[in-house]
Amino acid sequence: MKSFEQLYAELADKAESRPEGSGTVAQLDAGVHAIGKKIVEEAAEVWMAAEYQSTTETAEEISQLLYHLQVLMLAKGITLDDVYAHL
Ligand SMILES: N=c1c2ncn([C@@H]3O[C@H](COP(=O)(O)OP(=O)(O)OP(=O)(O)O)[C@@H](O)[C@H]3O)c2ncn1[C@@H]1O[C@H](COP(=O)(O)O)[C@@H](O)[C@H]1O
Repeated sequence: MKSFEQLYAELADKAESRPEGSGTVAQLDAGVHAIGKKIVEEAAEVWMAAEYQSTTETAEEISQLLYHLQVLMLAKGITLDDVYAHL
């Protein structure tokens, strides 16, 4: 299990080191438009899961949405503190 902060640190490291086979690197290379579409898709899956699927399935969809939001943050150079400042 990993925290939001740990995932961000892992993804930031991958963005820097660009390891072979990383889906995160592929997403970053695809660009903000593609990442944004993924966020919208995952958000819809969260909504549908919340309405029609189990709590566990909904939690899984939420984790995927959080992942794609972090990829967008990295693509835009947005840090965790940049976001936390608004919470
Ligand atoms: N937490 C995630 C994570 N959540 C979601 N995803 C991606 O989001 C996709 C969501 O899947 P869907 O169910 O929507 O299926 P899909 O639409 O068929 O997916 P794709 O066609 O887009 O691959 C997954 O296929 C993954 O590509 C994630 N990819 C990576 N991570 C974590 O990010 C870290 C770095 O991963 P890599 O960069 O791949 O090494 C690792 O710790 C991973 O566990």
